[in-house]
Amino acid sequence: MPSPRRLVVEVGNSRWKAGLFPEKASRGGPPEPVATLRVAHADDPAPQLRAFLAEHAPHGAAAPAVWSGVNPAGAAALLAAWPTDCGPPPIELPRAALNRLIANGARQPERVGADRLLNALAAAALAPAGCEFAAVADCGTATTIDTVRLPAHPLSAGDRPEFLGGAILPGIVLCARALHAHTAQLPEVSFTEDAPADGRDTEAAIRFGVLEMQAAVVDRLLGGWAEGTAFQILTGGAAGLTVDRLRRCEPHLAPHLTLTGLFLAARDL
Ligand SMILES: Nc1ncnc2c1ncn2[C@@H]1O[C@H](COP(=O)(O)OP(=O)(O)OP(=O)(O)O)[C@@H](O)[C@H]1O
Ligand SMILES: CC(C)(CO)[C@@H](O)C(=O)NCCC(=O)O
Ligand SMILES: [K+]
Repeated sequence: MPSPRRLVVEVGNSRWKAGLFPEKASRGGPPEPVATLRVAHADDPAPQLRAFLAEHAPHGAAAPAVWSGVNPAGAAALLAAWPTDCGPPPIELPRAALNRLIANGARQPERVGADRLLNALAAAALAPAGCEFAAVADCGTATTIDTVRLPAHPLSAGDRPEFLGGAILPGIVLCARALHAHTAQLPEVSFTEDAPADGRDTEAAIRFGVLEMQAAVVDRLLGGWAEGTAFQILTGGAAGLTVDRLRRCEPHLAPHLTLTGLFLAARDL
C-alpha cells in the first residue's frame, strides 16, 4: 500500500487551490505537491474534486484534510458544497498553529492574511542555509510582496522565521478590470499566455501596461529589499506572465508556495 497523501486546500479570493502531498517528508528540500487543482469559486467543486482525488489519491487521502485562506465566504461555500464521498470536509488551520510556527512583526498581526504567512513559512523552508532574509512576490487576485527574516538556527525550537510585512497591490486582472470599469472606451481584457501584450492594439496596450507595471513593482521590491541579498521567490497564478518581464531580479519560481506552507503547517498540527 503506498504511503497516504495529505490534502490541503487554500481558499483565495477568486479561486480555491488543492494540493496533495506525500505524508512522509522526503529528505532534502521543502515538500512539493504530487498534484494540484485550481478551481474558480463560481464552479461546482464536487466533480473536479472527485476526479482529482480518484486520479491522485485512489486509496483515499490521510485525514484530516486541512484548509486555510483569506476569503471566509468562499470557504463557507466550498465547505457547504464539499462532496462527502471524497472524505469529511477539511478542518481549518487554527491561527494559533500558524502563530506557533512564524513570528509576526506586523503592527496588527492578526490582520495579516494567512496566505502571506503561509508564503513566509514556505519561503523559510525553501531558502538556502545562510540567507538572512527572503522576499516573496505572490501574483494573485491581489499581488503581495513581503519580506521574512529567516531563523539563524533553524533547528532550535525558539528560532522562528519572522514575517516583516510588505506591499499589497492589485493583481493584473483587477488592474485591467478597473480600467474597463472607469473609462468609456477601454474593453475588458483577459490574460492568457498567447494573448498579445505588445502594445499594438488597444487590448495589447492594456496587457502591456498592466504586465509591465506588475513586473516593475516586483523587480523594484524583490530586487531591492535587503540590498538584493534576500532570497527571492515568485509565486501565484500570474507568476508565469510576470517572470519574463523582470529585468533586475531572477527569483526562484515556486508556483505552489502557499500550498507548501499550508502543508508544513498542517503537518505540524
Ligand atoms: N492560466 C493562467 N495563465 C496565466 N495567468 C493566469 C492563469 N489563470 C489565472 N491567471 C492569473 O493569475 C491570477 C490569479 O492567481 P491565483 O490563482 O494565484 O489567485 P486567485 O485565486 O485568483 O487569488 P488569490 O490571490 O486570492 O489566491 C489572476 O491575476 C489571473 O490573471
Ligand atoms: C492581501 C490579500 C488579499 C492577498 O491574498 C490577503 O492576504 C488579505 O486579505 N489580507 C488581509 C490584510 C493583510 O494581510 O494585511
Ligand atoms: K494568494
